[in-house]
Amino acid sequence: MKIGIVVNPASGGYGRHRIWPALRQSLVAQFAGIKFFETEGTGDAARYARALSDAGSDLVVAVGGDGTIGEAVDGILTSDRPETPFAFVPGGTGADFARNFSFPQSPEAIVTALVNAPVRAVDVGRLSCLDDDGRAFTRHFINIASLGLSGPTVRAVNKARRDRRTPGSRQFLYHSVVELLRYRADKVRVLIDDEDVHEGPITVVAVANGRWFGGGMKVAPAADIADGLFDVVVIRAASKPTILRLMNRIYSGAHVSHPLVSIHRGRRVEVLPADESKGRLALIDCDGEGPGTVPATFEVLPGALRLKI
Ligand SMILES: Nc1ncnc2c1ncn2[C@@H]1O[C@H](COP(=O)(O)OP(=O)(O)OP(=O)(O)O)[C@@H](O)[C@H]1O
Repeated sequence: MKIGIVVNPASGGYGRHRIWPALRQSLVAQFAGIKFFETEGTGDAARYARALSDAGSDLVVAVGGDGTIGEAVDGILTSDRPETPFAFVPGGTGADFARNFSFPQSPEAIVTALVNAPVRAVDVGRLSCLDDDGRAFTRHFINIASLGLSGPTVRAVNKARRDRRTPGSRQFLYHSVVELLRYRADKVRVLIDDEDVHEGPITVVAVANGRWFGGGMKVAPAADIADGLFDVVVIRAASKPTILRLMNRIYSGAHVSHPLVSIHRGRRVEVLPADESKGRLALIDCDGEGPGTVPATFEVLPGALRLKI
């Protein structure tokens, strides 16, 4: 079996750094000829995963956070062999996609689970938006792409992670609150399968394949990664104290019944700047990375990824 492992040595999980040497040893013992590739920056996980897939790997495994996992998925799906099976070992700051599954703790158990796991088809999202220089940009995402308050928040979290300022999962909560205090509600028009569902100021619009984002916020509690549909969560704008209280409810999923929240299902989501946005373009979060701004489309690719988990 030809296996390639793509590792982000900088992903946030302190736990992963503790278990990584033992995990690497267990992987080497289990899979003869296994190859490891360490990322050095943005885009490397996609490039390595694409090259491994093109080279005929039987399995590509990402070790890292949501950004690394999402990039690796993008690499496989843009390769000549998008059917290449994919697995991952979570190691990020937020590790939100991993929350959709249960993972064993010990390196040996992780490797045993990897060997025995079935391969199943899961949905993937494809984001098309503008990058920060206004050029067309496309990327696949496996978990959640969103915009509004989450856009500046992921940028702040990623900057803090690069500067190694605040430790671990509290980064998301801290930066969500700081960015909320600065946030001027983005004004957008949201269409789902060509139907207008919202026009006006928002706190967040989340286009969800998985259920969690923001380091443990269960924003789309009923999302299913294999139903062929996005769950689209629209949280309208309100006063900052109201949003702070609502934010607290998102961790448990209790926000769904709040009058500011509406949840929709669909295959294609289009988000445009609203007429009154005055040229301010909402920032996008895509699997915990900040690739650009609206206007954006989000398309679901039903069953596009063969996930071994
Ligand atoms: N060797 C490296 N040094 C610094 N940054 C890196 C390196 N390799 C990849 N990166 C950056 O790491 C980011 C992805 O991090 P990843 O998502 O895996 O971890 P995380 O941010 O800690 O986790 P999560 O997204 O789950 O919160 C990418 O933006 C990429 O540019």
